[in-house]
Amino acid sequence: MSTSRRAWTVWGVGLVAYIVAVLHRTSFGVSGLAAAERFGTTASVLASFVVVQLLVYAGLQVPVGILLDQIGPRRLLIIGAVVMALGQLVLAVAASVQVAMGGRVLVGAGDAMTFVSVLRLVAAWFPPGRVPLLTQLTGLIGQLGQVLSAVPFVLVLDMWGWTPAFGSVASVSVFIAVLAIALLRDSPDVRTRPVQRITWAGVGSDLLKAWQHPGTRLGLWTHFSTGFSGMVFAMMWGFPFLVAGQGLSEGTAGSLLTLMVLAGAAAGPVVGVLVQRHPLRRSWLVLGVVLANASAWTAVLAWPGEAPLWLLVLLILSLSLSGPGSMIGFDFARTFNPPNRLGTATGMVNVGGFTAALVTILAIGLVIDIRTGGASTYGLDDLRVALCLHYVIWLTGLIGILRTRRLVRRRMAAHGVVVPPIREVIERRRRNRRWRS
Ligand SMILES: NCCCC[C@H](N)C(=O)NCC(=O)O
Repeated sequence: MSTSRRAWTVWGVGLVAYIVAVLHRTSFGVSGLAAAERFGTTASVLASFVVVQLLVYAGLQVPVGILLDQIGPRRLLIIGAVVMALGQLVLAVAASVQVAMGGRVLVGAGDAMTFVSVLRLVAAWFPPGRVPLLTQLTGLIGQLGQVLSAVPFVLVLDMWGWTPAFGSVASVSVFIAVLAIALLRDSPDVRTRPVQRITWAGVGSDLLKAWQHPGTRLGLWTHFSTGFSGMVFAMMWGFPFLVAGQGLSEGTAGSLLTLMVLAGAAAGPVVGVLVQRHPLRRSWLVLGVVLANASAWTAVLAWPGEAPLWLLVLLILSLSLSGPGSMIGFDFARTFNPPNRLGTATGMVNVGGFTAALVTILAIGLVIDIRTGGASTYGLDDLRVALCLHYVIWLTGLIGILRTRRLVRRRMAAHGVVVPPIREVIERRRRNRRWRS
């Protein structure tokens, strides 16, 4: 097989593995009613499953990134698929909340290994110019996993019940592991990777070097500032905000969440091409996404009473930029780190958005609880106050972005690459245009 055909095969397998990881990730959320019935528990206990899973995912990003640099993406992806299969099997037979939680911990752990491995495969198999677009495509096509859990998985759950449903998704992961064993290679150059001895000193030095490079931290703050708002909305508070806060029907709220996924799918390739064409202006794209998110939320939160539908649609469209914007963080990690440290750096970046989302999800719940005294119903005013927590995260992220961008530019200047101020570029372009006409 030619290298380029092989590269597409490798990407295809990686992509399917990521789609399946997203299917595992979201499969518990769509089985809320069945879970409540099976374990005889409340909605808040079930919600804590999402939090624990996110915690495991985010907490494992750095260790998993280090492991990726040591054992390579193929092995890590296979381990991830097996761990997720085990987790879903545990869940399939679990009869208590504790055992089920153990299953979700395993799913979170396996999930944590997948995306970083796929990004590493893309960076190893494709020329650098193609990587930004392929990274965006990976991120957005992967979200198909959510559709798989919402439609075929729910169908199996309704028709055959809990154990067959979770048992069958476990078997999908076994199939992914077999596919990866058969078709994946770490890179086109190295057919079989020499076994590397993992030393603590080596791991520590990689960790330090990746962290010390301001480009990695710029990636982390990028993921942190752009990624969290979309995740908070899609994973937890979007639906309650639209239904309990804005008085929309569940159907309309569901359509708006679907619009968010579709608009994100359209925006991803555009962001990818812009990053590919203007690598020196990536941070402006990031700031643009943060500005779009913050202005849309400000307009909705400041609107007296329920916001009109057109404004909510604008909010959804701006939030659809969140996922594509956060992928720029991985591009910073890739371009400012050598291949042998890329896993560690990618893991660090990926901690950003997931941690910010986790903290915001929990803090919003806490503020609502305080305002309502723990009652199960809440209204627009409670949500409005709680959602203002977004500003704390944006402010923290913006400080991080501007600080690390200054450090990155200083380093680049020391290597002879000077990024001219954007005002200067616009002025130069205007002068050139005037001169030509
Ligand atoms: N619904 C979560 C979307 C997150 C996309 C994001 N850019 C990202 O970091 N993905 C990593 C992953 O494992 O999904």
